Amino acid sequence: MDKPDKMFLIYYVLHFLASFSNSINNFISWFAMALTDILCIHDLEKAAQGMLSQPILDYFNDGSGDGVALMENISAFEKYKIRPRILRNVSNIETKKRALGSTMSFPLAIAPTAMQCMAHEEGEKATARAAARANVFMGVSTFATTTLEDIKQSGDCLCDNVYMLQLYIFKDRHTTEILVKRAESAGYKAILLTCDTPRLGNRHSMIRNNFRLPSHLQLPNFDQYIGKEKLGDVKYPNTTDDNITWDETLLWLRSLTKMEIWLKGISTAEDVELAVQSSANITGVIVSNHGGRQLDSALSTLDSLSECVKAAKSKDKSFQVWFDGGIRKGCDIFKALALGADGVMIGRAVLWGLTMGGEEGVFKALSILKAEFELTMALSGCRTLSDIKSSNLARKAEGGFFTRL
Ligand SMILES: Cc1cc2nc3c(=O)[nH]c(=O)nc-3n(C[C@H](O)[C@H](O)[C@H](O)COP(=O)(O)O)c2cc1C
Ligand SMILES: CC(C)CC(=O)C(=O)O
Repeated sequence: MDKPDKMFLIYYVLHFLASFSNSINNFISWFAMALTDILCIHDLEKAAQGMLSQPILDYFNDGSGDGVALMENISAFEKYKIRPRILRNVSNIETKKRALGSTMSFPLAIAPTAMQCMAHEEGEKATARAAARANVFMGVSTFATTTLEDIKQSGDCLCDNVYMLQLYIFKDRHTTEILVKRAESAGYKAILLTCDTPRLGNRHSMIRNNFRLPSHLQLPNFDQYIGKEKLGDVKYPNTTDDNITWDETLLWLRSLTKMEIWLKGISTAEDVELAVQSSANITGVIVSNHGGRQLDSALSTLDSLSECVKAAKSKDKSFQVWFDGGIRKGCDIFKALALGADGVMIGRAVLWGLTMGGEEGVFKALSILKAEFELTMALSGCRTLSDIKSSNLARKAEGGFFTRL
């Protein structure tokens, strides 16, 4: 058994002991995180593998179809290498970033992921506390296993932070309307309207495993409105609307709220142009293919990014272009910013941290990524975020050579 395997064995034993007593659970999580050698997101991923039942693990990790979009989201980062600049005084790296009227500690936010209580009993509440501690904005899924009010309150116990409600639009529009209004009165700052999921992608493992939300968990943001019997098995297509459009739906959504609306799941310049021009006052997009869980064989999100940035910024420099898909390292964040993203979001990295150690595990994931990002900036000669430019990158060209952008 090599050293990391031994560490993970110790962790599993501690976690097993913790399961007997909720009161010492948090302490043991903290202790175990300190004891085990978790140095990077891959360590967290590896550690999380042994801790979940196969259907839940597959639900978190898998993509749709053959998993090509999922794999290429990750491998696309290796098509770019960094061109470091030297002798530039990097003694005082500045990573803070403003968006939605607030400041975050670095240009990274938590992507909305459904049903986090399957990863850890504290679920979304633990994620919210870690996000608040790290001063990282949090996206909350419509399909959260905790109410959107309780999630925010859990983070607010520590400090103010920014929360964004990810929205799926239900066939019963009244249910959606209530959700949006609840988010606004709870103090959420934005709606992230997911646009890449008119139907659920073809997720083989969910079908093979007959995936169901465990019976002790709920989807409390909306089950009181549409009936729990329809939700226990997460029959996504039965409840959500596949007839959402640029004109009707966006204008309807705009009429409900003053919160900022960002569109999540965009990957072409054409759609970004429509978003910028929309009279629903859309202020941002998240270039995303849903972590490779929807259209398999879609372009990797890194390959979509440049055309989306160009389309947005040529019309409106302040229009926000965020990015998600495949971020596992600080240098991935650096590359996405160098290609013009205003910021990035992470999905699975948070779920692995949550599985491994609840709040401490998520905080660890965020801390690892921030430290790696800062180090990448320093070693690339970029003191501020605006120093990160496309000229810091070279792209793999034909013949395997790298040419500067
Ligand atoms: C388990 C899981 C659940 C997700 N649930 C949602 C969701 O409810 N709404 C949504 O818009 N995106 C959802 N996503 C997609 C993420 O918001 C994000 O786009 C994706 O995870 C980014 O890729 P990454 O996991 O490689 O970081 C989910 C992703 C995962 C892995
Ligand atoms: C319940 C699902 C629709 C949540 C989701 O977006 C996902 O699993 O990717």
